[in-house]
Amino acid sequence: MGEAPAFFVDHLEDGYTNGFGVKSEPKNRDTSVQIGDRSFVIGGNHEGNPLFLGVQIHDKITNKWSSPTVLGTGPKPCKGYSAIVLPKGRILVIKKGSASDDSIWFLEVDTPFIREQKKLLGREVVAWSKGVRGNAEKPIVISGPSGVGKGTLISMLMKEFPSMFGFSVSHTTRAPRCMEKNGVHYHFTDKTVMEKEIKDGKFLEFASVHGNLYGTSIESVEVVTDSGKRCILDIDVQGARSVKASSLDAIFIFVCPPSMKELEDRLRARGTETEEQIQKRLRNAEAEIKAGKSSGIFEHILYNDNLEECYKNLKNLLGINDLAPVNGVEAVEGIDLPKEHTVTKMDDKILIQETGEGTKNKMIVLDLSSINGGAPGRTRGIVLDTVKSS
Ligand SMILES: Nc1ncnc2c1ncn2[C@@H]1O[C@H](COP(=O)(O)OP(=O)(O)OP(=O)(O)O)[C@@H](O)[C@H]1O
Ligand SMILES: Nc1nc2c(ncn2[C@@H]2O[C@H](COP(=O)(O)O)[C@@H](O)[C@H]2O)c(=O)[nH]1
Repeated sequence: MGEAPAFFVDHLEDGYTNGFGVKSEPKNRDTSVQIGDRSFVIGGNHEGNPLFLGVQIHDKITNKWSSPTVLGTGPKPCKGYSAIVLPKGRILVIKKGSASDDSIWFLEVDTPFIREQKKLLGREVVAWSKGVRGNAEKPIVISGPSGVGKGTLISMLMKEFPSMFGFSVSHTTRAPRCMEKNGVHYHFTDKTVMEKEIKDGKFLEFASVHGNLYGTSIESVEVVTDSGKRCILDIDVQGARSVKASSLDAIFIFVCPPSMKELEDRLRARGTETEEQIQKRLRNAEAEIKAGKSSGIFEHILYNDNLEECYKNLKNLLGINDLAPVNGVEAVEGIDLPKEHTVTKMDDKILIQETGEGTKNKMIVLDLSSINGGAPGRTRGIVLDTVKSS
């Protein structure tokens, strides 16, 4: 059943007092959305940075303002926004007068991911996720013990389908191997720098693996998704568990070796670790394989005995074969969002009606019934259509 037109948008005409009791200048471009006892004010910029849109929270009960940690890359500040409350702790933010590939954004304020991050960071957190039109495929998480062949399988996939898949480049504190390039294989980083970035909420997941810190930054996943490619994450089981708890909505694959002996042979033949490191990786492998098979994280388990066969099985479970199209994202017609508009929510549909003199009163329907994914990363499955007047 449709709902009555609901305008949750409240443009702040009169200014507001911030947490320090200072009355701000009226900001016509700021937009406020109320959820329960809290108002989320979207506008201005983030910590004085003109490139990042600001978010502030006002708690009615305590009458206090706070500046949350903002995760993910949000929309760039623009002339104005419409905002509407969605179920499950999300706010839909529509950029006025913008092109469709940059117009639909979601601010998560109370999703499972946000609750988890709040616990982790010990403060208020919100997260941005950009709306992506069309049926972009889920990201892929690949885990398995060191030396099982994850990297080899991923390289084969990226070589065969270069425009379909993109690799999420992780951060690590381990030293680069001789052929590894910074920014390509890993972002090689310093422990203190990485720990600070983790504290600042820049990481989707992180874990201590074989004595070093590894992590997937939110930006690494966004970069791949924004290039229109399906994102592949090569991470350990602890990282996979964290991603499973996030809103990323990925496919989880665990790769097993045919035997521990074969795993050891492969690690030795690769020749990238010292004997001590090999022993450590092998010790960890037993626990990883046990967790991979029994944790309920992974929907698919692949055995990498014969490489070609395993690769074929990987392609089968991803639903691709040699005849598959080379790009995973459908091309969609561009639709510009009108500068002046009203927003009305009708169940899963948002009606965006152009207003103002001398306009064509264009009506756009934003259908959210098939959305999936979310912050960090992208909210996929957006359908945006112009209603043709007869
Ligand atoms: N099916 C296979 N049969 C024999 N050797 C293989 C097979 N798959 C991969 N290898 C070899 O095993 C070694 C380890 O593979 P790879 O580096 O891809 O493992 P990995 O799982 O990515 O390891 P890590 O987690 O340490 O990054 C490589 O030298 C690779 O060529
Ligand atoms: N939790 C995460 N684990 C990661 C990440 N990037 C890589 N890894 C895992 O670490 C081991 C060792 O990798 P190596 O390159 O040193 O051989 C391997 O199992 C990877 O899957 C990450 O971002 N997060």
